[in-house]
Order: sequence, then structure tokens, then C-alpha cells
Amino acid sequence: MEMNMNKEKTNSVINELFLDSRGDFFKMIKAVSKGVIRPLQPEDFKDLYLSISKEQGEDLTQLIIKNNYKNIVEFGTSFGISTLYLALGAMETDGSIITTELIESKAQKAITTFKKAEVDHLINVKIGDAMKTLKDHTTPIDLLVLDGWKDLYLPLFRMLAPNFHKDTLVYVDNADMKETQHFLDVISQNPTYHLQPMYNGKVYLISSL
Ligand SMILES: C[S@@+](CC[C@H](N)C(=O)[O-])C[C@H]1O[C@@H](n2cnc3c(N)ncnc32)[C@H](O)[C@@H]1O
Repeated sequence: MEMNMNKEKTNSVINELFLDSRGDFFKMIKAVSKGVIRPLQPEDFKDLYLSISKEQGEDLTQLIIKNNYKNIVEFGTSFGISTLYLALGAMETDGSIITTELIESKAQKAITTFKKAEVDHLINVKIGDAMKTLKDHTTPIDLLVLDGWKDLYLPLFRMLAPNFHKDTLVYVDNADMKETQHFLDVISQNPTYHLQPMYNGKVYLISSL
């Protein structure tokens, strides 16, 4: 009963965030226009959600439940849409999530949102550069979600790989972006890993063979 109410609350907060994220289109034009006069920086995207889709979120929740994932790590919290879907899964598996966000204002807003959805007890938000905030991570990882800036996918994967086990799954979002190709090329050359595309290649799932 209580878990159902929790799920309802989380789903309603997710819907509110998706509604608010409709502003991303115009904010993106504004952000990208700054790139005409200087190289773009993460701060330029501080007001954008850049979130995964509803379909992706719902599938992620089911993936967690189906595989009984408990230890979940996410790179790229933004305002917390994907993290809330992870929490819906973790609620069922008695799991927990460590998520990390570079931009302080985004992380603070996500923390407030997790409290509002009453899932904050499941989520540890680490504020700062993932290469630093996850540097001392030692817990085995069941599910790693990569959804931050793409140039860090490879170094972060390598840094966290000692915490992978035979059933670890790495969820790679925006796999169809040019910036993600080098990462996927390197991983696909490693015979230890199996890569599986989803949603016409927007996402890749990496597992151990
Ligand atoms: C695509 S958005 C994440 C969207 C989120 N996963 C969702 O679906 O709601 C990428 C986020 O990664 C963050 N980010 C970029 N570089 C980072 C870094 N080095 N460490 C932590 N977060 C970073 C960005 O600030 C941005 O908010």
C-alpha cells in the first residue's frame, strides 16, 4: 500500500518535470547560440533537462526489477528525471542509487525534487565532476547509467570497471551521437564485452560475455 503511494507520488513528480522540460527546445537554441562566439561549456546547459524519454525511463525501471539490480550508479543527474525512474526500480529491489551532477544548481534542484517525491532515502547525489566524485567508488555496480558529457564515457567506464561483476550492465545513452562513437569503438574491440543496441542505436547496453 505504502509502496504504491510512493510510486504514484514519484510518477506524478516525473510528469511535472516532463511538462517543465518542454522549455528545453528554446533554451537549447539560446545555449547553442553562445557557441558561435566561444566554445560551449557545461554551464551553458544549466537550465536544460536533456532528459531520457518516458519510454526509456519506463524500460529502465523494468530492467532494474527484472534483473533485481540493487547497486545503481548514474553519471549525469540533471534535474533528476532518469534518477526518478531508477528509484521506481530500486523501490522494488530494495536497491539504491548514487548519481552525480557537475552543476551545483541542477544537483540542488534534483535533491529538492527527490525529497518531494519521497525517494531521497534511496538516492545519494554527489555534486561535482564524476571523475572526482566517483573516484573512490568501491561497491560492486549492478547497473551503470552513462548520461553525462560524452568525452567522459571512456575514462569513467575505465575508472569504474574494477567494480563491475559478471552481471553488470552498462546503459549508454546518446550512443548515436558523434562524440560517443570513439567510446563504443574501443569497447566493441574488447572481447570481454557484448554490445546491444536499443531504440535504433540511441542506446547501447554493454554486458560481459
Ligand atoms: C543529458 S544530461 C542528464 C539527463 C538525465 N540523466 C535525465 O535523463 O534526466 C547530462 C548531465 O550531465 C552533467 N555532467 C556533464 N559533465 C559532468 C561531469 N563531469 N560530472 C558530472 N555531471 C556532469 C551535465 O551538467 C548534465 O546535467
